[in-house]
Amino acid sequence: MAASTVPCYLGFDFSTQQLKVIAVDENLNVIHQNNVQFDSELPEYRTQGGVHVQSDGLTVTSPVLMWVKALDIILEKMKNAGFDFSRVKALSGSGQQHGSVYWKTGARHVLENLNPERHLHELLQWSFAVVDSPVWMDSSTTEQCHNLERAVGGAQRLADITGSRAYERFTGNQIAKIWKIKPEEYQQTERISLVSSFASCLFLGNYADIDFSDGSGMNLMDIFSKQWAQDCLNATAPQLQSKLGTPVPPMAVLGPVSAYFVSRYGFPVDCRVLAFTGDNPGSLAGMRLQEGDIAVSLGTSDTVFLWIKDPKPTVEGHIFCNPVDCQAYMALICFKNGSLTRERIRNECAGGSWEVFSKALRSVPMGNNGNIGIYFDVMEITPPVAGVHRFNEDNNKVAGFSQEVEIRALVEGQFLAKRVHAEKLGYKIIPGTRVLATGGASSNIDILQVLSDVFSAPVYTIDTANSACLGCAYRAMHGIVAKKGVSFAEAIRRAPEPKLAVTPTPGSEKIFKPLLKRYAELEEKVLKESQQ
Ligand SMILES: O=C(CO)[C@@H](O)[C@H](O)CF
Repeated sequence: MAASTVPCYLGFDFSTQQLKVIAVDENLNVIHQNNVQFDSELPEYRTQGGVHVQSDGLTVTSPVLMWVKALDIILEKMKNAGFDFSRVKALSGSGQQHGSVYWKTGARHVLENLNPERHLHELLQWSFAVVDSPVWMDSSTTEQCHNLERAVGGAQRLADITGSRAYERFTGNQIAKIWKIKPEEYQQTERISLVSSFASCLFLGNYADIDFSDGSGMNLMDIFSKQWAQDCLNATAPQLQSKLGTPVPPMAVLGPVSAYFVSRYGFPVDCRVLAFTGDNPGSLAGMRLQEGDIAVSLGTSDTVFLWIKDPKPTVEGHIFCNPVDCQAYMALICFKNGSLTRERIRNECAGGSWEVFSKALRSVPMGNNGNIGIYFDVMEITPPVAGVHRFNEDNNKVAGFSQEVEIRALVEGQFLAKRVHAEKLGYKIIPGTRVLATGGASSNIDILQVLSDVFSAPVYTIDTANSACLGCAYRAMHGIVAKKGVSFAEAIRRAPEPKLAVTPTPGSEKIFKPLLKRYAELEEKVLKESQQ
């Protein structure tokens, strides 16, 4: 059955805490949204925030079958809501970056012969050599990082090749650890996917290749040649290239959707599956980021990213291939202490209520009377330090703040960090800079006001906080015409523009200029103390 006359496009996001989906019509209007929360709807996997933190406090994994079962559930939810799958002309998606999936030898045959009478999670229950997938929150591979950097000639050399120095969460270092501690499982693995390409395997009914953009988050791919860097593969694990497949452009049409989805849900036989990508690259697409904008994504992780043409990789932050233009790149900085830290402070200082949190935020003046807080509940990525550190206006450490001051110190501290590290990497915040905000916290106008004040720039948002899903639905639509040379911007020209949400409070620049300097000095002091 071909796609019905009123086509639509699907974008999925396999993120840390949930699986989300958005459908858009030909005019790029959102016609359906749905989600599956891992902790509450799949309690049998006993995750917290979608993950398991192992007893060493450093190893963090997620059960791969939980992601598979979440797909079964979200498609059932869509079917029960009356969604007409016969309209789906193309689909794409994203996944939390850096996570890895280990398909057991023989799994390809299972994928190619899925019985539409049964659930995916039953059919694939024996298809994974490693059942607990390493995810981006893991920080247990420092030894592997040192080995890789030594093998290729140092941190900057590795960054010059792959866009980043070695990071614990990056997939190559995770694979190196699997090879070391689970050699038999590694040998039983015939294909290694990222979370993004694993999801596209499910829809394709075969192994799907890793895209250039998410592949940039592995410390294994040369971001200029867009091919695996042989020195990095050699330093990671044996026979690795045969397990990875070949990187593909993010707008590549991988093939038609698997017969399983045609029979079970009524997808059209000619529904195209586009390459999936990372969640942050998906968000870049969903926010229609342009050169000169700065994006701030407030999710489980917080990230700051922007579109760049001439990348200069450094040992802080990351350069990824651009998800919508193969000639361009995206620069990104990741902050691990994002929404889970905001939720902790909301629970402790605002009785678990965002309304009370916002009221408290508004009750304390901009600049928090000089009080500064650094809240690294878990080992932070930018910079690599842990712990909660509070300072009064005289830069003296204090043991605690009032609840209202604590709330403002958290929000201002998180945004001071973002601007300090962004400008350190050369991001320019000049008149005309737009800050585009997305992610769960971007629906809180009081949090956005602080973002605007700290950055002294207007903040724009899009209608949905699920920019990665939206971006991948847009990418699905673009993928159908990309071969004809139509650019992404042209393909989605009818999409709604980001809307102005807040502008800086008068006098904010005067308040935050000295605070930015103080924050940088205090964070540096905390980092140095942690290294003694
Ligand atoms: O590690 C990250 C980016 O480098 C995180 O933002 C993950 O993509 C979150 F899923």
